[in-house]
Amino acid sequence: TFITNATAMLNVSYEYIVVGGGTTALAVANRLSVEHTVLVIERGPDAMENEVVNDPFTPFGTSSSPSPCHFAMDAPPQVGLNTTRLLPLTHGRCLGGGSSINAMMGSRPTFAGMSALEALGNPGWGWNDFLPFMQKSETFTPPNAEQRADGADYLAVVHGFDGPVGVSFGRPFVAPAMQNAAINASETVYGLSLSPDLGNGFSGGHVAHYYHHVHFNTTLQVDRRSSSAWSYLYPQTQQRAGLTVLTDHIVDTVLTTTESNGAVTATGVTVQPALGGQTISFKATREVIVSAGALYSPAVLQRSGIGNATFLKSLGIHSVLDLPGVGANFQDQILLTNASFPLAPSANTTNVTGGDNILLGVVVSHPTASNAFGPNGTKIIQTALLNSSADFTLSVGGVTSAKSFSMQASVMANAYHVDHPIIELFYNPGGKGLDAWSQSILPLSRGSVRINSTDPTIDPIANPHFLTADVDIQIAIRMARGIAQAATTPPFSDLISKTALADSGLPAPDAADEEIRNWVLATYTPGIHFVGSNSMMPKELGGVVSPELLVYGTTNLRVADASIVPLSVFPHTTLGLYGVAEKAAHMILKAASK
Ligand SMILES: Cc1cc2nc3c(=O)[nH]c(=O)nc-3n(C[C@H](O)[C@H](O)[C@H](O)COP(=O)(O)OP(=O)(O)OC[C@H]3O[C@@H](n4cnc5c(N)ncnc54)[C@H](O)[C@@H]3O)c2cc1C
Repeated sequence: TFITNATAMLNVSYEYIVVGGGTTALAVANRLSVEHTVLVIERGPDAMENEVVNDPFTPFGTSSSPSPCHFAMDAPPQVGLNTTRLLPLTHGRCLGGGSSINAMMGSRPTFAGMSALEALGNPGWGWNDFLPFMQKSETFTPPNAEQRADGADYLAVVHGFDGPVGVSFGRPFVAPAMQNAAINASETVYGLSLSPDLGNGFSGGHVAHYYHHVHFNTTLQVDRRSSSAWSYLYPQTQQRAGLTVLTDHIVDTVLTTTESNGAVTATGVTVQPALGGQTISFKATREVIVSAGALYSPAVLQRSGIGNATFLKSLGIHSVLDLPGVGANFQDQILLTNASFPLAPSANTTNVTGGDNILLGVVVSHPTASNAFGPNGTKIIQTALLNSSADFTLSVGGVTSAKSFSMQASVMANAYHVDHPIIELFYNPGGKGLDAWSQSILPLSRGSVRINSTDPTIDPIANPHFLTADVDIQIAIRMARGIAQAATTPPFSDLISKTALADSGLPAPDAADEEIRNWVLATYTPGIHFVGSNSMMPKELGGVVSPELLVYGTTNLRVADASIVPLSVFPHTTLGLYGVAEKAAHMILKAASK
């Protein structure tokens, strides 16, 4: 593999060009370059030697050594309490992309989630079709004796054992007293019981020990981040003569030609140095794969004339393909992380805190609608979804039609009918206290990503329109109440100071909805699991790519990254995205062999 930040020694032509060198991109490029020449073009640097990137315990770097991969853009003002809020949309920018800065929490979609995605018009994307690709990407390390003694378990049949990505329980396996307390709290708050494996695709409420995308480095005797770069690019076993990686360069546009029958063919890309300089172009003889992530892939397509033709015209961009769905259906979950609980003095032991080096999220609970809202919970949420109005979302370009909104609400309602989890509650030990964080899973609020300049170095306007669907607020109130319940439920409550909940500002578990709603609006933050902005769904619903990930109307332009995921069915995105990458590569190689 040849990695460089200079264009001088590169060829002018490659069989495949991959736009972006992030999580999904490097996995796709790795598989294609076994048989073909591939050029990956990444905007950020190669941070291979950077210790804050490789050390899983410093995801954003430290105050003295910030991560060279860590970037954020501000979303336009979002809904807040009596005011609007500016919320950062954090993302990775270096080889490995988001996987080089993320929290490495390794969750997977469920059977019900993948069924919902398939029901949206995506044959071949159900759980049984998708699982082999997730397995292909991973080397799962079963829990060791110590981890087993503390309750970790796994189901071998759903895992992979010789793929590039390391997935394992953190070492040391943190804080048994805290983990047991968290499991008990989840049982009491949501009525959940312990599952042997959080990745087995089960639909239905459960609590489980978290695993992470980390691997144990036997030379250093420490855990290391299993980023996409460390999984698919750097290891000796992954070296590819056919793979060239150009860093510190930004793709401006995809070059295309239009046949007499209207079909569009991608022929290459235009590229410029990330810090400015002359634009050059590279040719692609087979395909171009856009993998710049949910924040930037729509921008690449829009600059290339692929998107809403009227909008592109307003920026002076010649329309190549009128595809109004490009940039629409953009969505993110929300996180409630503001409730931090100081330890009770008696609990200040490593059995509770786990010591200094702790990965986020050691125990996770996934209640369903009926776990969260009682015996009628499924009906309550289904009714809220099916009665949601598309008007606001339509008016801000979050969907291209009311039908798309109602179809998505309908497949989500059906997923809850078959017990898709509705909330994630996870627990983090730390040196000074315990946190219980909660994340939404399947939001209905939708926004958009749109460029407002043809300059590729200017960020697009990415607006998730958080919490603009009432059902999302209803679920968020339940999320906050669940944190408060955990904090007041023994034995979890015995581990934190008596005034911890009151001091945190989070209202008591029996507070009125209105009071909790106010806390949510004042404190929520992005889930940082952006998806949907080039959705895989039928074109008439505002879809951008087909189930083969081909951009509608093109013969050889694909998108493979988080932007193709039309519903947030990956509670945390990364392991699902490796499945997307493996499936994409499989489909591309199959097309090439015809
Ligand atoms: C702080 C943080 C914590 C997270 N925690 C978790 C977690 O614990 N578990 C989990 O599963 N997920 C987590 N995620 C989410 C997950 O990391 C992302 O969803 C995932 O990495 C996205 O992958 P992607 O391939 O879609 O895009 P990315 O990995 O973002 O890759 C896109 C790449 O394209 C490059 N690029 C963009 N535009 C251009 C251009 N024009 N030309 C060239 N290159 C370009 C970017 O620099 C980037 O490297 C987290 C994310 C963040 C930011």
